[in-house]
Amino acid sequence: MRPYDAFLLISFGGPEGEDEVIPFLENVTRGRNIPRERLAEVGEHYFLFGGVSPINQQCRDLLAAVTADFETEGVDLPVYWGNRFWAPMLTDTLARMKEDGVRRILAMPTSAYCNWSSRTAYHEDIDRALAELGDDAPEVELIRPFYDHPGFVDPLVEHTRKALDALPAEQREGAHLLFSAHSIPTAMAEASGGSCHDHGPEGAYGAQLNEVARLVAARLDREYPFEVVYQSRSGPPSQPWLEPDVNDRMEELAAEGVPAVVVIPHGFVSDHMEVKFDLDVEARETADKLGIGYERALSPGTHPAFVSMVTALVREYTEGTEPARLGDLPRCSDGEEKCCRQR
Ligand SMILES: CC1=C(CCC(=O)O)c2cc3nc(cc4[nH]c(cc5[nH]c(cc1n2)c(C)c5CCC(=O)O)c(CCC(=O)O)c4C)C(CCC(=O)O)=C3C
Ligand SMILES: [Fe+2]
Repeated sequence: MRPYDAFLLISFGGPEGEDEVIPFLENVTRGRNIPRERLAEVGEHYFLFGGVSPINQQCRDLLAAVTADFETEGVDLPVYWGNRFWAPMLTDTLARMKEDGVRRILAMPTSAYCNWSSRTAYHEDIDRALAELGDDAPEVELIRPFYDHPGFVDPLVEHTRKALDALPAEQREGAHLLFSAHSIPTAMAEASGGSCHDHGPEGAYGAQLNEVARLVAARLDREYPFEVVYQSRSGPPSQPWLEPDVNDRMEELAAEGVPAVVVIPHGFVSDHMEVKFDLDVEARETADKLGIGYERALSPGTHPAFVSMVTALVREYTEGTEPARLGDLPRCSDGEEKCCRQR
């Protein structure tokens, strides 16, 4: 337990106008193995929405809610925000924090799970930015993965119930729940969570996604068939990524006579572009083509329980409060923060 003098939200970033789309995508894909066609295709997703990703506004909304909750709960920390790939850039925010005299930063990523993209990449970007600030750079601690926090799980339960209620009764009866997360290369999945214990074939990421799906499904009014699916695959076709794809799985389920699906984007914390396009446009189109019912549950967003979770996570670090955790995945012996740092 150590004193902190600021809270920092770290997110992905997204364009907020048509002229920002390509430069944003260039930032994201710098040095990555992503085919040009995939990039052009993803650019179109953004142009369909006027070049505006919802993610920055969602961060502003979350920060406003967190600031208010800190105030109510007596957490006396100024709140900052920096993105990995678009303004406000993490490097600029950290420079400003240093100028403001901030010494110890408690940072939260907008990712709940352990994998390179959701944890290690954040650590690497933080380290790179701090190196630029020289010897008297502030210190940054990254808040733990929070997939198992009730403040993450409970909003998903509530939003899944609402989505089920929105289906016609006769479709709801036979509905399947598809818990959807961002696909990653299988090699990245296998390495996720480090090697402090055996996480199973899809690493800590796969195990955590399965666990959250189980926790949410168990809290509904009755049992529904449920499974984890993946979305937003990129990379060359020759490289294996986590499967099944949400659209492929819907096709199989429709062929088996399943009348409807509820898709729950449990791999994400807000309804950003990967949700708005890949689920609300693409997967819905698949459902329409297949003639099956389709509802999409909201992600946690600014649900009051999720906002309270942020304050509770801060207290784990500032006051040593006992972490609230659901489920029974084994805990990493030297702290998930450290294990999840490994590639
Ligand atoms: C696990 C994961 C999350 C969830 C957790 C987290 O948040 O970390 C996530 C979130 C997001 N991903 C996002 C956007 C993109 N991700 C891409 C590419 C990739 N994502 C990957 C993984 C993840 N991504 C991976 C393995 C790649 C391949 C390249 C690489 O190995 O690094 C590309 C390049 C084009 C493409 O290939 O799709 C884009 C544009 C946005 C912003 C959305 C908006 O603008 O609203 C968000 C929140
Ligand atoms: Fe991504």
